[in-house]
Amino acid sequence: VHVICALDEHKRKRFSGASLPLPPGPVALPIVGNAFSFIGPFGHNPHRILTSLAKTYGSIVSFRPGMAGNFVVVSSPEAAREALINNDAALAARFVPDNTRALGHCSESMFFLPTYSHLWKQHRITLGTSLSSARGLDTTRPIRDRHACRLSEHLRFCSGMPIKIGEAVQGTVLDVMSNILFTKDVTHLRVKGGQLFKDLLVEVLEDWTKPNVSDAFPFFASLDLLGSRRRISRGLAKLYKFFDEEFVERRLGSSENHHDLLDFILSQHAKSKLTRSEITKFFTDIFLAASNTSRIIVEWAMALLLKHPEKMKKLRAELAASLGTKEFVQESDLDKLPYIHAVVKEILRLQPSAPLLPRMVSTDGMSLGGFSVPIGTNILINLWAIGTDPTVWPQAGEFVPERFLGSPSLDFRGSEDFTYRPFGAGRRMCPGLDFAAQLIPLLLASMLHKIDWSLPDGIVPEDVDLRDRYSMVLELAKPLIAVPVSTV
Ligand code: HEM
Repeated sequence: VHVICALDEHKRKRFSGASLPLPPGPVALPIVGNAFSFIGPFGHNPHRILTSLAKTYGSIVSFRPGMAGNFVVVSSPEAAREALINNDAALAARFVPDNTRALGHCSESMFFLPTYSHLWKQHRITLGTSLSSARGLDTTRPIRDRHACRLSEHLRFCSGMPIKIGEAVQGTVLDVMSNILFTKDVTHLRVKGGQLFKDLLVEVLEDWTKPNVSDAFPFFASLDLLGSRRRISRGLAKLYKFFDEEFVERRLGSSENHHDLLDFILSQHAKSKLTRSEITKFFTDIFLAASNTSRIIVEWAMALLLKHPEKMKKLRAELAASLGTKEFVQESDLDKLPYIHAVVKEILRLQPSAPLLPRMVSTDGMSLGGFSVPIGTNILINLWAIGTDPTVWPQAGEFVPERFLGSPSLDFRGSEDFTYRPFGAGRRMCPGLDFAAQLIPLLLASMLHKIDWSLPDGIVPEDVDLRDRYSMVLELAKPLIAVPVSTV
């Protein structure tokens, strides 16, 4: 075994083809590489496994999970800065998980298209202008306000009943997005065959984010051993059809102007800049990206506030003092609510929705921290390791929103020194950042203004389950259930 490992190491060094050494890392076994480290009970926590590797080997570590090529994981602010800023252009691509190849989704998806692709640039411009620009945010503000108010009303109506926090938030976010895109609520709509749109979306997402053995051993891909590619293809086909028939087809047959994102997209289609297949994949990406991340952040915030009733009390006191007798929170109130922003920022530090930023080296000759990182290497920026590093953050593992009150200039965009970058950086930085920075504090405030919360079935704050589960995003291992109590 030692001889084979030595040969393997020799081959890796030759593969680097550069005078600089490859980053250090655990010895990889022939064929399986380091795959065993990622299966079994720890398989759901790659962010933790990679953080412990960094403690042993340093902030730039290489490993090989199977036969899908080398991965380099970056776990310090300095190295993350070097990767995402100095080497932004070299990291134009992303690793493409096998599940996202279903129906060729990845080849037209803005998550996976390389940044030099024309379609990627066009989608970024569309999102930048319609969603995240000052004008886009102004135009869409009434939609966010209206749905946040509806969420409050719904929770007050459910007073005394245990509810799944994630479901309530996800439904609201889907309706916010669908009103921006199509001027319509989608949560109550059924796809052909009777399934609700939101259930179908959750189903596709769940399968999509499951680990697939073909990612580590690509030669299994054609066999689709777990059947996930077939299931995802079926779900995606329904989603594409829903978007195409329910919205694109209908709007093409109407002369009405709605001034929404669909009108804008169809104007691009009329100029032959976008095909219908590209349009439906774009909608799929937007719904998946927006609903999942926003749901997770609000769910984490509620779990941590229920675990720390004194912080919940502080937050509700801020709302009461700033809003007084006003019945519902509006986005225009957010400037008066520094503590709610601090809570959201703290969640994004402690439990970043995307804890491992995936990139792939797409040019020759790249180096990182004095190590060679050859073309084709997958890079993971471990935001979770940086956010919970005790040498970077005092009381790193604790929920202390107050730390952000003292530095109001530290916004969601993150810090120059890369100790805090929850939305990524460089040209692939999240295009939904400014939008999410408005929506998430608004939703959280709407859940807490004139609503008290308790835990069901005699659960005490100490027992709130904060275990996490990685599935491309970092969510609570168990969905949070809590009881709203209206104080109106
Ligand atoms: C709390 C909310 C959100 C968080 C924490 C978040 C975080 C992120 C992160 C970390 C990335 C990867 C950036 C990188 O590689 O440097 C990303 C990418 C992306 N996000 Fe978000 N996001 C959020 C909300 C949204 C929303 C509301 C939208 C949509 C409208 C959105 C759309 C996207 C898209 C399309 C990408 C891929 C960008 C690309 O590869 O070019 N995100 N997001």
